[in-house]
This record gives sequence, C-alpha cells and structure tokens, in this order.
Amino acid sequence: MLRVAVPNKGALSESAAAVLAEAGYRKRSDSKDLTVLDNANDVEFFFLRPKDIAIYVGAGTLDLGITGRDLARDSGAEVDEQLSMGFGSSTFRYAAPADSAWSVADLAGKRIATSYPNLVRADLAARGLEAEIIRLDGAVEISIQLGVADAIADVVGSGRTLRQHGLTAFGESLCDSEGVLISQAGVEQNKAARQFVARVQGVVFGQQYVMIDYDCPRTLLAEATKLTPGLESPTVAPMADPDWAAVRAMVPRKIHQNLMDELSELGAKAILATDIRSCRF
Ligand SMILES: Nc1ncnc2c1ncn2[C@@H]1O[C@H](COP(=O)(O)OP(=O)(O)OP(=O)(O)O)[C@@H](O)[C@H]1O
Ligand SMILES: O=P(O)(O)OC[C@H]1O[C@H](OP(=O)(O)OP(=O)(O)O)[C@H](O)[C@@H]1O
Ligand SMILES: [Mg+2]
Repeated sequence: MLRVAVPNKGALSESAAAVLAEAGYRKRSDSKDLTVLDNANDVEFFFLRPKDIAIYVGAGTLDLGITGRDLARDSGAEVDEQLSMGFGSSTFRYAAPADSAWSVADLAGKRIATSYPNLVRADLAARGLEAEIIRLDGAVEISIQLGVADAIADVVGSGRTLRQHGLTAFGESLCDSEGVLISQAGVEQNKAARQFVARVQGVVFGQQYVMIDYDCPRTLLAEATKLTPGLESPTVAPMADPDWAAVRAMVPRKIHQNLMDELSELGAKAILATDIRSCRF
C-alpha cells in the first residue's frame, strides 16, 4: 500500500486536501485524524506537521509527501520534487524595521530570528557573514519589537504581516517556495507512486487551464486558432453550416477571459469556457 504524507494543519493543509479529494482520494472525516486508510485506492494517508514531512519521506518511511519547498530545504532531508502543487507560493526574505534601510551585509553580528534556521545558516555561510540565529517556532515578525532580535528571516506571502509590524524585506529571496509533492531522493518510483503522481498532476494541471469552445467562420479560422493553439493543436470540427467550424482548445486559466474578448472581437460566436476537473497527457 502506498504511504503518503499530507499537512495536518497550516497554510498548505486545506489546499492539499482539496486537490486530493478532487483526485478521487478519501478525505479525513475529522481534522484531528492522523491517518486515513483509503482501501479503494490502496493508499494510506498520514497527516503530519508540514515541517516534519520531508524528514519521513527523505528517510523512506513514507513514499510521497506534500509540503513546502522551503520547509523541505530547511529540513536538510534528501528529497526529489515530483510535482508543483499550484498553491502555497511564497518567498523567504530577510526583513528589518522599515527605517533601518539595511542590506544583507548589515546582518553581520546581528541577531536574526527565524523558524528556518538551516536555510538562514546556509545563506549566511554562502555570503561569508556571521550572525546569531534566534530559533522561533512562529509569529517571528513580532520578535524585533519584543527585543529578542534585530532582524528576521521569514516566509512572505502577501507581505501583509511584514507591513503590519512596520518591517521591510531586503535582499534577494532565500527560497522561492510553493507546495510540492516530494519523494525520497534518487529512488525510482514504483507503479503505484507513478499513478498517484499522475492523478494529482491531472488535477493540478486541470486547475491551471480551462476548455474553450467556440463557433468560428471558416474565413477566420487561421486567426482564431492562433489565439487558441491548444496544447498540441486545437480540435476543429465541421458544423452543419459549411461556412462555420466548431473549435475546442485548452487555454491557460489566467488569460482565458482576455482570449474570450479577443475571439468575440474577431467574430467568433457561442464562446464557452468550462472547468477541467482532471486530465492525463
Ligand atoms: N501566507 C502564506 N502564503 C503562502 N504560503 C505560505 C504562507 N504562510 C506559510 N506558507 C507556506 O506554508 C508552509 C508552512 O506552513 P505553515 O506556516 O502552515 O507551517 P507551520 O508554520 O509549521 O505551521 P503553523 O503556522 O500552523 O504553526 C511553507 O511552505 C510556507 O512557505
Ligand atoms: O505575507 P503574509 O501573507 O502576511 O503571510 C506571511 C505570514 O504567514 C505565515 O505565518 P503563519 O500564519 O503560518 O503563522 P506562524 O508565523 O505562526 O507560522 C508566515 O510565517 C508569515 O508570518
Ligand atoms: Mg506558519
């Protein structure tokens, strides 16, 4: 039976659960459950702290796991990324009080509070800087105001938490992160694991696209299909009226409204967008 780790709480847990449910796997019925046995799919799910997931997967105790790239890197576990999950994207930045106008070199000799000590240690070492790392579990943004640190290194999503605490990020991102599906490094995936990855990928990929259908005068087909080239090539089917064709193509969700405007301007009719719940390629 395939053994898969899923975040039990925090920023990644809801999105991870939603993707797995859409992929047809059994949901947990209680948010306190630590395991779910999905006999129908021959998978056992383990609900673990996102920070610990790469450790289990890196050790080979569990076959696959969903976690954040930043957490996996900080854990030092040896894992491979099988798939980006399409949620939980963040950067990992140094930050200090907005009036300090620091650059990374100013961190030398300072106290830096963080929940990701290994990520920070590695970055400082690569820059040849020495600083004191204050390891905190969370709510790191408040540590400067409480006097235990001079700067922080933390996850930045919208940037709202930094702003709320009068902090400004500086320097490059130490890690551009997102939710990822990981496996033990260098281990070839068996059939069950490959099937799991393909199913999840089908949902994640489906969420990033929509299916566009429209009716198009044949005289405009070349121009219209340039706008909607599809992944391989758009499907063009004859209609009862020989002057018209029906076109179907996948387009990136982010730009589908713009494309629909453009198709409409061009002269296409009955332009429809539909969600793709899952796919395989
Ligand atoms: N505001 C956010 N926007 C985007 N991604 C985020 C955000 N906060 C955390 N993450 C991502 O979620 C993962 C960390 O999850 P989370 O913060 O839930 O873990 P935790 O801090 O260990 O748990 P908790 O916050 O429940 O104590 C990291 O990969 C991080 O990049
Ligand atoms: O840029 P923002 O969108 O404001 O998000 C960033 C904040 O979100 C996370 O905190 P979380 O809610 O996980 O709490 P924690 O600090 O206790 O981990 C992260 O550690 C930052 O504090
Ligand atoms: Mg957190």
